[in-house]
Amino acid sequence: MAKIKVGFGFDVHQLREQHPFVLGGVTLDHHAGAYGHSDADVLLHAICDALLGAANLRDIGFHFSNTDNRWKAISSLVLLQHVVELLAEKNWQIGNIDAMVCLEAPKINPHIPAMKVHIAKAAGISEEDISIKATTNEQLGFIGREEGVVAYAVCLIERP
Ligand SMILES: Nc1ccn([C@@H]2O[C@H](COP(=O)(O)O)[C@@H](O)[C@H]2O)c(=O)n1
Ligand SMILES: C[C@@]1(CO)OP(=O)(O)OP(=O)(O)OC[C@H]1O
Repeated sequence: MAKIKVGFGFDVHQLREQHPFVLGGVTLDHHAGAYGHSDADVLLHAICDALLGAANLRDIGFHFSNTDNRWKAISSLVLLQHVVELLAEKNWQIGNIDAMVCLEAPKINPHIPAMKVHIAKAAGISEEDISIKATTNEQLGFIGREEGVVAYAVCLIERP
């Protein structure tokens, strides 16, 4: 019988004026963007942590230290590819991913199909197995003040 496991991931990044905003592998046209050591793709980081958690393989910072120049400004799609390889070494395949982005602006709904294409390609899975949703924070707190962006993800992995 196939073995299945679930995983959960969370990430948060600051939003800074005039900084590129990469989300789900897509560069959004916005006056501010997420700041971090990598491209600060909060959605991909939450997905990576969900996958690593499901496989009991620690977390994204354990594998990709934010003091290591190899990961400076790197596309998080590359980090996702590495994570999928780590899971494959343990014979894990991805079942599905469900993610939630908490962001006051801009609206990301128009970009979700493109995000799915990028994530599916990097993870080697079907777009049908990737769900991305979004909510504002109703102008409350640091998300509501557009100071930061948050993402949550859950995933299922399976081993034949
Ligand atoms: N950054 C965002 C936030 C929300 N959406 C979409 O808008 C819907 C309404 O959001 P509320 O927070 O006002 O409930 C939400 O369900 C998303 O479909 C978005 O695209 N981008
Ligand atoms: C991805 C890494 C590595 O470049 O850097 P950041 O972009 O700062 O992202 P974070 O979500 O803080 O987690 C892990 C980091 O080690």
